[in-house]
Amino acid sequence: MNTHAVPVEKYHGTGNDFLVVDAAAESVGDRAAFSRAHCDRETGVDGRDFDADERGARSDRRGADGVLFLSVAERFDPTRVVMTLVQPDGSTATMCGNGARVVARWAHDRTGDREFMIDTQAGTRRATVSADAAAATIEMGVPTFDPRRVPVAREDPEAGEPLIDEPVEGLTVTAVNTGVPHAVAFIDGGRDDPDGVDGADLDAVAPPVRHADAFPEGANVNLAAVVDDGRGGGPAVLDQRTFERGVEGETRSCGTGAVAVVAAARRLGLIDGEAAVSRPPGGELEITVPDAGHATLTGPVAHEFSGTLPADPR
Ligand SMILES: N[C@@H](CCC[C@H](N)C(=O)O)C(=O)O
Repeated sequence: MNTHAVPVEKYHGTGNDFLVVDAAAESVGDRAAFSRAHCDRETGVDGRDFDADERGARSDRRGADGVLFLSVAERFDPTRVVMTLVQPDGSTATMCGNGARVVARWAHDRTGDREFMIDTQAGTRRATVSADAAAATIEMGVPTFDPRRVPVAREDPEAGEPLIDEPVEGLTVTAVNTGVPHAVAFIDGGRDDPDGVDGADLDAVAPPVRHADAFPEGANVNLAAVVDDGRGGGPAVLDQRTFERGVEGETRSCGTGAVAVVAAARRLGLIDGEAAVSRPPGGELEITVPDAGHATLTGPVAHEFSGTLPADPR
């Protein structure tokens, strides 16, 4: 058995929490097993075993929403970071919006730089860290409703048509890819409404959509409500909850999901303007989805603790 101990750091972005491993310095033979063991919410890494430092506040939650394996290449300007997210079920995600924001903060803590290029499997994305390092912004690419790229399985006569506001396994959803596939369902009532987003039984309604035949690669499932449509002048405000593929449960925040909700709301004409605020359970995110060009995602990022974990957790 490999008894090697791996240095890790824990960060979160609006409650979407990740262990970070410096992949250039550390080797973890079985990344899927490492992630499955240490991210487990019942038996995984326990923040109370580690001390927080001056950079942030320790969380008492066990486990994590994934492990970010990162390699920094400082010879580039801006510094590049290669990011691989291994999820609690052992799968690898092509993109993670909150994860990429955490990557920017982690790279800032190591280099002092405030601008980075992050190589993800969905493409290279520019990220910036605020002057006080408490927030990070990531360019998120261009959301697509193209059924070949979500992907969505369609049969004639809908073949080739985007899936917009259609019934799938009990929810009325819009399918969009923001680096990973998302199904977005709008319902009435925000988080202050017991019959709204917070009152919904996400763990019951999301899995049939997440595994629906319409989504051959699966989908993250978002329930969202328009709280302010932005027609009064300020940015639109949307409450949302996300059931994530790979976590196979609800997370406190999902960055690609927040962009997906805003892109879908714009496509359906539910909100005005390209800027919106998303309010997942873990905090607030600022999103822009312009008519052309990259969407952006901005929000808080925080360090939780540093420590070591067994490379082979068996
Ligand atoms: N939490 C992430 C999304 C991670 C990927 C997702 N679970 C998938 O497998 O598609 C985010 O902040 O975007």
